[in-house]
Amino acid sequence: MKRHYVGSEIGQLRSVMLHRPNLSLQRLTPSNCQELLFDDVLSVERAGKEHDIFSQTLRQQGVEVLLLTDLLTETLDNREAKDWLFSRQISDYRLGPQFAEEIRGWLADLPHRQTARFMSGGLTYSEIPDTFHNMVTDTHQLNDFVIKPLPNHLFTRDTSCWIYNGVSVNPMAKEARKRETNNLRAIYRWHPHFADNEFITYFGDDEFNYDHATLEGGDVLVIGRGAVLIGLSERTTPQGVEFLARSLFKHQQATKVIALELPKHRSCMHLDTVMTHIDFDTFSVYPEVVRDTTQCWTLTDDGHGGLRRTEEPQFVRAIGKALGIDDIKLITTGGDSFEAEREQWNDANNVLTVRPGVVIGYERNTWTNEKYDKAGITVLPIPGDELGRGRGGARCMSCPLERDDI
Ligand SMILES: NC(=O)NCCC[C@H](N)C(=O)O
Repeated sequence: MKRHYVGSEIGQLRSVMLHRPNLSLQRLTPSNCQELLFDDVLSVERAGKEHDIFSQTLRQQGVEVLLLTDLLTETLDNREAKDWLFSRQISDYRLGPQFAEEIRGWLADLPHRQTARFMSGGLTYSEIPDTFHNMVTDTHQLNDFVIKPLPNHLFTRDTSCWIYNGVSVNPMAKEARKRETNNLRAIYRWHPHFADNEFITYFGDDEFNYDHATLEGGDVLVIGRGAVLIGLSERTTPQGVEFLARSLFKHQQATKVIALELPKHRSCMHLDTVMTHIDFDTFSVYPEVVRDTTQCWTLTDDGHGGLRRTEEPQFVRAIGKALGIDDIKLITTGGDSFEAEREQWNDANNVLTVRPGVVIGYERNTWTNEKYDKAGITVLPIPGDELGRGRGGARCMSCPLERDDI
């Protein structure tokens, strides 16, 4: 069995990366939560317990669960990795050369677990030694952040995504999430779990300003059989998709990328908030957004390093063609239009398939879960009253590292 390979959306899931949030959620307040892309503040303890149930549910299904803080802690054991990461996350240009050097030196001597917690949970001026004095410290309050927290690490799906034999480490669209990518780049480059294996890095691992070429994993569905379905959303641009598609074709990992146009709204910020693949021939969709008339293109290799683009009259037909299935079934969000809108907002469509026809989803979405049940899809329910306030469900909160083909 290959160590890191994601062959589909629905084949047996074998290994995932999750992030159990703690410190970063403690930093969320009513005055900063919107900027940090959360709709509310959370009960940290309850969110942690809900997350533990999610991990437990996965383990009970035979899925290996790796936690981002553990991986980051172990990555920091490598001196080169630590220097590289510090120079990106705590740069001279962010804090000024003197203060940045002092902070890097101080963090370097802390136990690595503590440093890893600060790298995702953020660091305030009240938490650094009061012997640091300079113009930067003089002009900040104790509760200001030296390192801003990254509470959206909770949504490991987005920052990096494994597609067949490789990974894209994604240039994120929103300022609040851009620094997440560096943590993942360090893990994939230096953590022995990854560094000792061979895999392709498709996109995002260079020191470029990716500018408008942004891409987030919530938009990327590895539907299998050499095809990848990607949403052009609030976060993922056609420019980002072009780069990823070229790289997939160059490395002969995919033969087709199907791109779907989405509205640019927070409620459907990624494709997986409105559409997921749950069984061989079955997708869950929110029909207010994913409709018959949704614009859709198939991209293929033009044979010269570029892309051939074919407009598709109907996205369902394009997917069916890619998978070799005549009759694709769509299960729509449950209830009347009020209930469906409320359940989509609470991630009823954002379920994580653990094997064909078996998904993990929030128990609160009773209307949609009933429809899954009637269609023969088994829902393994998890609580999400707190976690859901970050606007993401089980699919968003998981980054598959190993999954079977279909
Ligand atoms: N794939 C997803 O839809 N992820 C959810 C991300 C939620 C996070 N608060 C964000 O706005 O980026």
